[in-house]
Order: sequence, then structure tokens, then C-alpha cells
Amino acid sequence: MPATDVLRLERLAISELSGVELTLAPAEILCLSGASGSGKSRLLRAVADLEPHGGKALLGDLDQASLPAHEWRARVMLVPAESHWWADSVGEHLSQADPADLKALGFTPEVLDWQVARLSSGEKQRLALLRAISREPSALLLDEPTANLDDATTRRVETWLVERIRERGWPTLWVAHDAAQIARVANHHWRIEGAELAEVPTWT
Ligand SMILES: Nc1ncnc2c1ncn2[C@@H]1O[C@H](COP(=O)(O)OP(=O)(O)OP(=O)(O)O)[C@@H](O)[C@H]1O
Repeated sequence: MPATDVLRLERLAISELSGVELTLAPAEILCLSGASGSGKSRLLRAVADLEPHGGKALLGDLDQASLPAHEWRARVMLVPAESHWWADSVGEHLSQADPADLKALGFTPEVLDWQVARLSSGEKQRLALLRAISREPSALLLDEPTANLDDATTRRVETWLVERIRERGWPTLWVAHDAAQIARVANHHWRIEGAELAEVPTWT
């Protein structure tokens, strides 16, 4: 069943930013850009309930403040720029991985036997994306999901991600620096400029 809940930020405030009002419909991708240090990751961390913040985040009728942070984060899933791995082997983190997804991301099922310690940063990034979506969240927060990838792999991962997002209906906040990527994937584009968050036309 595709997700049907809207992700809403109401008067969200974190660091310099305040009064952030955003509504993401199911399957909608909102790209967030801004200079290095402008607060993109902190905004995502606030939406994931990982940092104290003002205002509200809601998933459908569910208020972030009404449930324990770990339960919120299971629904509103953050894939940080640097992923965390707690067990030794890849397979221990990815027991529910679909072989078709592994293939789409450039892996064979043998990757499940690999040690996490041998993974390159790009391999870690792709597998962290797969791990996140394998947990069936209701919304996605992606922090530069293709930052460690070459151009061809970026396009491959991007296509795979957009297909999954459209098919599963996840409202998605996607931090991106690359204007060409934003043009390819975004339904909406917002940019942090100082203390302001402003919409940038996408012409789609
Ligand atoms: N817990 C914290 N308390 C205070 N300041 C913080 C905290 N975490 C990050 N910062 C600062 O907040 C600012 C925004 O950080 P953030 O990581 O959100 O930037 P960013 O826009 O994601 O940058 P980049 O594109 O370089 O990843 C930075 O100046 C950072 O040093």
C-alpha cells in the first residue's frame, strides 16, 4: 500500500531559521539547497526529532511531539550524509533487502556477506539508502544521497530512488547541491538564504 500521509512543518524553528512552513504531499520530492553551513542538515535533523527545535512537524494527523522520538524516526526516516553501522556484516543490517533493489544499486546478493569495514563511502551510501527504504517508512529525509557517487552511479541511484518514492508514496525532503539533479528530481525547490527559506521556481 502506498503511503498516503502528508508531511507538514508548521512554524518550525532551528538555528537561524524560523517560521518554516512546508507541506509535502505523498510521493512529492522537495529539494532543499543552500550554501555550506546554511542549516540544511539541521533542518532535516529537526524534522527527524534529532535536535531540539521550535514549531511542529506532523505526518498526517500524527504530531511528532506525541510519540517517542524512535517511533517518529521509524516513520519519518532520515538517511544522513554519513550513515551509522552498528554490526560487523552488511547482511545484519539488510535482512529484508530485495535482490532487485541490490541489483539496481549495482550489487550482487554476495554483498550481504561483506564486512561493513571494507565498504567504500559510495557503497556505504547506496546501502544506507537501501536499508532505510527496506524498513518501510512513511516519509523520507535524504541528506545529499548521492554526494559520494560518480556521475553514472548518481544517475542510476537517482532513478532508482525517484521510482521508489513515486511507487511507495513517500513525501521526501531531499538535500541537494547540484542544480541539474534538482531539475531532474524535484517537484519543488526551496533554498536557505541566511535566515530565510524561499521557494525557487522549478518550471515543472
Ligand atoms: N548542535 C549544534 N549546535 C550549534 N550549531 C550547530 C550544531 N550542529 C551544527 N551547527 C552549526 O549549524 C550550522 C549549519 O549546519 P548544517 O550541518 O545544518 O549545515 P549544512 O547546510 O547542512 O552544510 P553542508 O552543506 O556543509 O553539509 C553550521 O554552522 C554548523 O556548524
